[in-house]
Amino acid sequence: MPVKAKKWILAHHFDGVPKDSDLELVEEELPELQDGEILLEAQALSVDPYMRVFARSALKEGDTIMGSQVGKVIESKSPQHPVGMMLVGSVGWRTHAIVNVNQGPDLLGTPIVVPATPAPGLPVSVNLGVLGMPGATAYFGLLELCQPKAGEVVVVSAAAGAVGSLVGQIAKIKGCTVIGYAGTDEKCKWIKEELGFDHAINYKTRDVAESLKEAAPDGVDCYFDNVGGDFLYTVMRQMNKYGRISVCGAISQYNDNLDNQKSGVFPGILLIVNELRMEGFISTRWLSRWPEAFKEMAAWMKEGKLKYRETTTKGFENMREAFYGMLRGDNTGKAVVNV
Ligand SMILES: NC(=O)C1=CN([C@@H]2O[C@H](COP(=O)(O)OP(=O)(O)OC[C@H]3O[C@@H](n4cnc5c(N)ncnc54)[C@H](OP(=O)(O)O)[C@@H]3O)[C@@H](O)[C@H]2O)C=CC1
Ligand SMILES: CCCCCC(=O)/C=C/[C@H]1[C@H](O)CC(=O)[C@@H]1CCCCCCC(=O)O
Repeated sequence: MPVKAKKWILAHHFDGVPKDSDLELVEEELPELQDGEILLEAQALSVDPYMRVFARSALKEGDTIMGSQVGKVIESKSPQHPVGMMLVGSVGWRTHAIVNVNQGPDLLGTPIVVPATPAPGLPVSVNLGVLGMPGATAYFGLLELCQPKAGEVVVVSAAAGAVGSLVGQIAKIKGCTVIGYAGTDEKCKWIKEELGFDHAINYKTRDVAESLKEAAPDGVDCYFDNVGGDFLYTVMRQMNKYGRISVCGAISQYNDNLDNQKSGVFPGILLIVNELRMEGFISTRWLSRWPEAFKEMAAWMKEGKLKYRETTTKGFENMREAFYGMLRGDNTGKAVVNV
């Protein structure tokens, strides 16, 4: 029986905040499998901030939206990928995908499919969050670039999100004082009371510079930046000598047209005077070491030192709403769509 797949395509390039007419749900009939191919059926799909940015450079109008999912093999012409196997696949916003397992890696050198990390008792969607790309981002982006030491002060923005909530907890495990900024009082309550952050500040109701002076009177040693823009400059002004800034994301700027970014004066003086180190990264830099991060984070979860949360949307037809919701801050922890 031919399989009818549903997929979301980019109908129009985004201009500002994504809107319904930019994304369209279409159906396609999939062909018969050839040798070396598998048919994946989506179980859980990820919506991530990078989709807003890279749609422009990586997709043409009419292309399927990029993205990862946990899929189950439901038909196979590859002996190494039996029916029932769970895989994490970069196959885009699709209910069903035919994958040639010998196909080369994606644009970033990431394999198209890899086996899901076994996580007994946990939903498969953890492969899209704490034991997936956001988990690796938090782990390596913090530990490799900020190199936090016990007793130091670590600040993280978008602190109740997929990456930020893990960054703060890892910094606590390393013995740091952690200050998290998030966009609602409920999110702040979660990261302070359940995740153990030392300070949780609602950046929508408090002035960032003033609240940071109060929470970190002796200055900031590490800043894990998920937000960019003015937020970054504000924290930079309160960094201590030899402070480290891990530039992970710039979500406050993703709805702007990056070709028309206003040029400001780069705050080089702050870097020079305080001898700061500031480095951007893409988490696939450490792709070969991701299993190391997942092993350690799974052990921390078992010991009760690391917690995660997911905000789930039910139904593939609601991918678009889940994506908008994540961009505007509706999610706590990782935003996923369960099929
Ligand atoms: N460099 C890399 O390899 C990677 C980078 N990233 C980056 O990390 C960041 C977090 O990603 P992820 O954890 O997946 O997403 P989140 O789960 O944190 O979701 C995005 C969050 O960003 C916050 N936000 C939205 N708009 C703004 C704004 N204007 N100012 C401040 N906060 C805002 C919202 O929370 P709130 O309610 O707090 O505003 C929202 O919930 C993103 O910038 C992303 O691009 C992610 C993965 C890999
Ligand atoms: C200015 C945008 C910063 C985006 C930061 C971010 O969220 C990065 C996420 C990457 C994650 O670590 C692994 C990925 O697959 C995400 C990036 C995908 C990049 C596609 C590049 C396409 C292109 O070459 O244009």
